[in-house]
Amino acid sequence: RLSETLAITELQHHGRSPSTLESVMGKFSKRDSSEIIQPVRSVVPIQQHSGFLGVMPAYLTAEGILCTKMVAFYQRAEGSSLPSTQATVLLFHPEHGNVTAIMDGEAITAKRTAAVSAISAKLFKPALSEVLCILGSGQQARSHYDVFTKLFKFKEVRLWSRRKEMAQRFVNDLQDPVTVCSSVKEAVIGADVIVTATGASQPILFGEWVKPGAHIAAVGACRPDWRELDDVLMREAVVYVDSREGATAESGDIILSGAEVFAELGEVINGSFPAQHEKTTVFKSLGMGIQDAVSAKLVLEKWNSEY
Ligand SMILES: NC(=O)C1=CN([C@@H]2O[C@H](COP(=O)(O)OP(=O)(O)OC[C@H]3O[C@@H](n4cnc5c(N)ncnc54)[C@H](O)[C@@H]3O)[C@@H](O)[C@H]2O)C=CC1
Ligand SMILES: O=C([O-])C1=[NH+]CCC1
Repeated sequence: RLSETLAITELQHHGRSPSTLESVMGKFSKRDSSEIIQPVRSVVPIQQHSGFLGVMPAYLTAEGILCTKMVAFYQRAEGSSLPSTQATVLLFHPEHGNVTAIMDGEAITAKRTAAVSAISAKLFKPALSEVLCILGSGQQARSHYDVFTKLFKFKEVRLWSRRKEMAQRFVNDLQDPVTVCSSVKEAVIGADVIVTATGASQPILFGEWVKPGAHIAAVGACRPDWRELDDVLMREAVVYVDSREGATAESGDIILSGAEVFAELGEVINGSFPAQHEKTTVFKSLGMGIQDAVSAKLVLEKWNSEY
């Protein structure tokens, strides 16, 4: 519950000094192992139950953060009320190795992923971005809606979900108007910013529908044989990732399309690669242990200051 109080502004200082997440992703992209150690996630498939258990350790020396997240992610049958992403975060004392905190990781996962996508949108979205489209209506769709509408001004927000009633339920809880669309095509035509946050394992977003210059923050399809985006989109867009090692090991959209990775988000933050916001851009997010680590540290600091 405490992690739910983690304000997104603590993760994402829009337009001001770099946020904690931006700084740490910039540092990661320098590949200095005396500063950050974060191996690619270890994933154990749980084949008979269509699930995966991922372990995501990270050590940030200057910040004094030693952390691991354990995340279980499942492909749920349509209509299942079970969460598809469940996580626990452990913080350790870097000097002594003892556990200093055990946290629920669901809210951290939802918020840090959306905050990182928002950093990608800040860097890559077209200068005039009026239409936001979100594909999916689960936890990530919700956190992305919250952050994107808080940080950016859109004239129109559209939502598509494979079950229309779930999209309708999502929209019913909101203050501001959101258009529920009946098809992905209807939702994405003319959109400037598109978030894909689904459990799809086959492409649902096709390049022929995407407005030239649009930015896509692609959050789902985190297995080497899963897709959300088709080959046309992957090959025509400038592709950014959170981590090159993670993307080339885990992203079906990248591996199966043969698309070239242009840069990591951290490399753009560091200024070593440009943000090509005038072109169609894809930010392929897989999720990183360092993102959980700095978010968990913020939660712990808040806890220590309040209790
Ligand atoms: N990049 C990252 O850091 C992270 C990625 N994820 C991934 O993001 C995706 C969404 O995660 P959550 O929001 O936690 O899940 P959720 O279960 O809360 O929501 C999933 C949404 O996808 C839809 N969906 C499921 N299968 C589909 C299909 N075959 N075609 C179209 N829509 C489908 C569901 O109806 C629902 O709207 C998952 O793939 C998950 O593994 C989750 C956490 C972090
Ligand atoms: O980073 C993360 O926590 C996850 N990425 C894919 C599923 C969970």
